Amino acid sequence: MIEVSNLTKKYGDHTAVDHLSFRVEKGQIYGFLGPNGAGKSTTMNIITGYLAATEGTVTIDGKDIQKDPEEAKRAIGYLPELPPLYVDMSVREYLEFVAELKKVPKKERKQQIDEVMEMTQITDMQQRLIRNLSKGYRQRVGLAQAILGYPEVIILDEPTVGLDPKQIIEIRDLIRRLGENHTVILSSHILSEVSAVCDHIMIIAHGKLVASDSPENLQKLMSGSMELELEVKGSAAAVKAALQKISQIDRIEENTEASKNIAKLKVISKENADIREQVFYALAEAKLPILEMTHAEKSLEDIFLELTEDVAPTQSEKHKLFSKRKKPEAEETVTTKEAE
Ligand SMILES: Nc1ncnc2c1ncn2[C@@H]1O[C@H](COP(=O)(O)OP(=O)(O)OP(=O)(O)O)[C@@H](O)[C@H]1O
Repeated sequence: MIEVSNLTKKYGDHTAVDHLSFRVEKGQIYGFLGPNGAGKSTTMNIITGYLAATEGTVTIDGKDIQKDPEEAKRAIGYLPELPPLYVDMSVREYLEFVAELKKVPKKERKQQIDEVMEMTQITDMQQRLIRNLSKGYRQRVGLAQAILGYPEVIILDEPTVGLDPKQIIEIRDLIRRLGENHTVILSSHILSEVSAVCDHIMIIAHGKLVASDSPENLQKLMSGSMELELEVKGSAAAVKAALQKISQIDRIEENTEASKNIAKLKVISKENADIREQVFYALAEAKLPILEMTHAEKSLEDIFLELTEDVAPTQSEKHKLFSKRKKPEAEETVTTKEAE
């Protein structure tokens, strides 16, 4: 559907996008996630033909966005970070203008405009001048213009910036609904936003793709070893002795705040080993009752921070990140050149 290949954008000496390669397949919601300045807007602007790349290509359904912009752009609806609204037009006038630009057939225009206004809940505002609309409503008008013409791909750059929590929930619901019939690419620096709606997350840092997978797989693949917090009735020494025979334990850390008769320990397994059952049986056999056992999972937030640390990853660090990951799943649709 969309093939981004070796994309590079330089602003003078500064490389904003650095040899980025990925593929977007039909009918999924993709999250493009990265901290401020990571290169998200630049990438979106190149994909949508607003900006020329320094190097590399973008094709949409096989059509090159630079060489065949009219055809390629027809497949895309774009909501830039700052929607280009004409504030002296009313909402309906503006959408009529956009429908004309997008060459929506004349006899379908009225119905389509009514439909997208309904979807974005701006029907009541249709006669209002855009300059008199609140930020939330302007954002919806921006969304309505992106959806108009029902392009196959809808690209939204930070669609919920500046909205209040209620509006954010409404826009999220709308994005989910759009995902039923369109391919959606959504850029954001807010992880919860992306993980709430996206089937697939691409994490970008310093213009490079550092991870690309489903939210579940990212969590699974990056979590590596398992950490168990244990509270056991008995002495720490006895608990450690009982756990000694479990070969898949990497190390045990003792919590010194524990009382004399209750041991509190952190047990860390070797890579990808689930040791919960073995811990249970070993301690039961030693007659050391487990009072509490919790499995501390790495959150997506931790993973995001780990991947986008404020230092550009060196080649070897990047290799380490990828080597933590298992082979890509068969259904994985996005790949990076480096990851291959
Ligand atoms: N027109 C420009 N001229 C010079 N540098 C630019 C220009 N546009 C962007 N940059 C720089 O390129 C880098 C990437 O910017 P970009 O806007 O693509 O990041 P972003 O991930 O979208 O960030 P944000 O979430 O803050 O919008 C930043 O360091 C930015 O300062």
